[in-house]
Amino acid sequence: MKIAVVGTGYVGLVTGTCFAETGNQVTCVDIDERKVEKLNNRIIPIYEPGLDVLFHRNVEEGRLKFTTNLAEGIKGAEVIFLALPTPPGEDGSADLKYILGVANDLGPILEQYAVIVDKSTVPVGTAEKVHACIVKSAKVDFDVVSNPEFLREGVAVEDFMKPDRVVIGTKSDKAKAVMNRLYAPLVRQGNPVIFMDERSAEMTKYAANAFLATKITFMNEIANLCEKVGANVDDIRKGIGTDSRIGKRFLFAGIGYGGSCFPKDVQALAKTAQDYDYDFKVLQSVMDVNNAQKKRLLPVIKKHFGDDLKGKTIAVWGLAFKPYTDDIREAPALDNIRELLAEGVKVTAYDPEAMENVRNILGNQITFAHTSYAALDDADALVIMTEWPMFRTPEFEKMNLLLKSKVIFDGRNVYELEQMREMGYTYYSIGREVVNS
Ligand SMILES: NC(=O)c1ccc[n+]([C@@H]2O[C@H](COP(=O)([O-])OP(=O)(O)OC[C@H]3O[C@@H](n4cnc5c(N)ncnc54)[C@H](O)[C@@H]3O)[C@@H](O)[C@H]2O)c1
Ligand SMILES: O=c1ccn([C@@H]2O[C@H](COP(=O)(O)OP(=O)(O)O[C@H]3O[C@H](CO)[C@@H](O)[C@H](O)[C@H]3O)[C@@H](O)[C@H]2O)c(=O)[nH]1
Repeated sequence: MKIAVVGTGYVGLVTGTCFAETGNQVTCVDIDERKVEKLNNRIIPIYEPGLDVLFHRNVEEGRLKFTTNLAEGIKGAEVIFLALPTPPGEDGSADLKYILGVANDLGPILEQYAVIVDKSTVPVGTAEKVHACIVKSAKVDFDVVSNPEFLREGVAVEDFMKPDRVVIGTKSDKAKAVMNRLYAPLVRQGNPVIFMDERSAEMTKYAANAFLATKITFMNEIANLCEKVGANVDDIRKGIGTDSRIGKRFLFAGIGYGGSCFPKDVQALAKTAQDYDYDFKVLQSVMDVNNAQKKRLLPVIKKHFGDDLKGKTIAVWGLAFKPYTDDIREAPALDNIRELLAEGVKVTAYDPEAMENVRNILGNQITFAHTSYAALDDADALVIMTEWPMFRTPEFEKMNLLLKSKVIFDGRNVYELEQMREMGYTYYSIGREVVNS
């Protein structure tokens, strides 16, 4: 099948590459000329494990192409995915200018029946708006379908190729048949495709993200309470996660959720509720708690060192919003580093993938270390912001020699308390007792 993907960001690139891998002829369209030039030179602009092999194979075998020209990109495509940004507008609602802008452009250039697919995360009613934009100038028949994407960064290829489910919102039998054909290779592997109407599909995406953000936030509150009552949140997690009604995943307490999706999608769903005059109380609490959670470390650091942190050096391990990505959108590390800098702290940071992206934002306000150990040199303490596997099993003897004092503030609970106690570290984590305080 010939398909087009408009928007070659995270989702667009993974969607295009994976559908090329399942045998389709894919053209990805992006307005960013530098990005398209890079892609045409076989440079992948994001770090995503496993994407490179598929990308190179499909480019080499001619199934995956890139262009800045929308009309050229969609020529002959049976399916046109819109994988465009939906950033928060000033009032918190998802800004549809990219989606509706492209929808307006599509009408006059459609030459044959096509299924236009909203892959982006868009509020209820967007499929109708996209339809209205295209129908104004379209000379041919078309359908607009909602097919939200549930992939996680860091495991995006696996999530796409073996999804827990594929949600497709359409009332058109013709569109349903096309989408069934496109997803057939994934369905054959036993993954369910769930059909529903457009509005329900749009809502499903927000419900999933808001539910997961709520699950994490609930555990963060349990963790905060654990610290007060003298309980261990890791034990609570194991104790409740084994209940199959609760499930083991997304129960890890930490320094707050970040990324390009949860913060903006929870906010957008809250705005939708407000627009429909519904007071969605849980969502407001989730946002409030998460904002407070991101700010939890500074008071702990001040309690340890005293209010005046001027002149202290703090090493930060982990900048990405989670491991296996170079994405720093809404990363708790950035908020915490800015707070430390405002206190006059010297920050030396290390992340295996995200340093270049942070350098583009913070420039020389912080020092970027070449290795995780170099970041520790003469530091008064170590702060852990992202649970990259390499931080879980470091050479502690080496760390002991480099750190000025054996103090760790761990926003991701990567070490066992006993291990820290034995090694003589003063260890602060989330929802667990303080060791050697
Ligand atoms: N990142 C994720 O993990 C993820 C997962 C599921 C869903 N989503 C949703 O998917 C959508 C896209 O997210 P993303 O992270 O891929 O965004 P992104 O910002 O990484 O990429 C968007 C791309 O669209 C391009 N673009 C903007 N205007 C364009 C136009 N007029 N024509 C062609 N290209 C244009 C940009 O240049 C950019 O390359 C969002 O709605 C997001 O919420 C994201
Ligand atoms: O137990 C947990 C799990 C996650 N997180 C944090 O939650 C955030 C989001 O993590 P994750 O969901 O793994 O990353 P994303 O790539 O943002 O994926 C989410 O957002 C995507 C965009 O909408 C959806 O497609 C995915 O299904 C959804 O999981 C990160 O800051 C994590 O550190 C926790 O604090 N504790």
